[in-house]
Amino acid sequence: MVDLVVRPVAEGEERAVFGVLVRALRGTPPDDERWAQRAAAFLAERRFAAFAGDRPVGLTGSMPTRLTVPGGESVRTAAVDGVGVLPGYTRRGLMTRLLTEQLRDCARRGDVLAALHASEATIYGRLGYGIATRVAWLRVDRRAAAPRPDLPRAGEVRLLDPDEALTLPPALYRRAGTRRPGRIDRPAQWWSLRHEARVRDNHLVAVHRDPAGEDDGYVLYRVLERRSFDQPVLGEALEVVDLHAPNAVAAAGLWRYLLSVDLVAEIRVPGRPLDDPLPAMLADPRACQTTNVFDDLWLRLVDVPAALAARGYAPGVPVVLEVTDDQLPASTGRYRVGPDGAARTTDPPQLRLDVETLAMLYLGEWRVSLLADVGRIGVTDPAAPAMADQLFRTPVHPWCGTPF
Ligand SMILES: CC(=O)SCCNC(=O)CCNC(=O)[C@H](O)C(C)(C)COP(=O)(O)OP(=O)(O)OC[C@H]1O[C@@H](n2cnc3c(N)ncnc32)[C@H](O)[C@@H]1OP(=O)(O)O
Repeated sequence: MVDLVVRPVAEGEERAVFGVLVRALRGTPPDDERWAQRAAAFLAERRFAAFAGDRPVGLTGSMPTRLTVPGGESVRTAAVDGVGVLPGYTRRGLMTRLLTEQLRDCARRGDVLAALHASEATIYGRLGYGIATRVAWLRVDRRAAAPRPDLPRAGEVRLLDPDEALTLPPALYRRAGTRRPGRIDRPAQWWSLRHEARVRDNHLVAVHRDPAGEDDGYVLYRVLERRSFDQPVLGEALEVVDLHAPNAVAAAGLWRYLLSVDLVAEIRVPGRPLDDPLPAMLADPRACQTTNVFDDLWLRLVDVPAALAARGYAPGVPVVLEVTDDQLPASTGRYRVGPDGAARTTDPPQLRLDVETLAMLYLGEWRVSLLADVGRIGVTDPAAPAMADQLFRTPVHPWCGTPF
């Protein structure tokens, strides 16, 4: 049997390894025209592939970005995408080898975190990734949903023409700010690959302008035809694909606009933060149903001391965590975490956890005491879970809001 080798992707191999990814995701490798559109955003750098002889059979990659952590700092993060192993080569440890190699590479490059969106929830925990954010999928009965009379009203919303729809949102996304932990910077290649494709595919963009005349929030959406011969009065569905607003007034303006779109019976809103304000904006909150809650961003602390030191902590009593990391053992150790920051210590541990569980706590999504109750955290000081709950809590739910 031919040896399976894992190594960095070399220049000139991009198209062949892209074909592996497409095949692993049940697609068809690109023809010349489609590859010409994709090539500029699919670079060899930061990609690792598995080869059977000279044939690529597995792949992983990442793009460099920064992710906002509690307290408002942002840290170097590898946004991992494009993980796939060809049918016929799966369950032989190739993904494990690829992702381990990738993690070591991230550590060498100085990435503090790695992050990904998982196709299945059973794959990445063993590599130290933990569910760091969850999202809600909302469905609005548009005809039953009216804004409350006290919902703020200031400024105006306008629909953009296609040229503006391409050019305005990147700056508005940046301006929407870093209030939420989990937000990432969107590189230029993200906008060219994702946003431009959507605008060219009949997605619309509406922008909120504040009373001083400054554009602030935007929404990108599309309208889906649902009517048929059998159900001619069903009404269309409007899908909210990307909505970012820097404040409640801009968000209220965008929602007033969406609720006013005629001929629409249902508004589908996938992937919102768990504390999305929409239900609280409505006179009848039941007009907005949460249809699903999913894991969203999976986080991997690549450099545990740097990650713990980068985030802020709420006022409280410091605790000592003992963290274990099987893939990157340099991170294994004890850390004293408190309102003044985090640093290594030799003090006895009060809580013991692995790096996957630490990732679940890191952005504030899960409570320490809950994860201790279900056996994911070892407790040597019974007072410590409540103390750590206090330190790790965040004023808002974390949310990424960017598919990659
Ligand atoms: C970030 C992203 O890109 S998400 C997209 C991920 N890609 C896909 O879903 C495409 C389709 N799937 C695939 O390409 C492959 O099945 C992969 C990449 C998910 C897994 O690749 P493999 O090389 O088979 O993984 P590997 O052999 O290293 O498996 C390691 C362990 O994870 C388990 N595992 C791997 N994939 C899965 C899965 N989908 N469901 C459950 N367990 C899984 C294996 O059973 C194995 O467990 P074991 O060590 O106890 O035997």
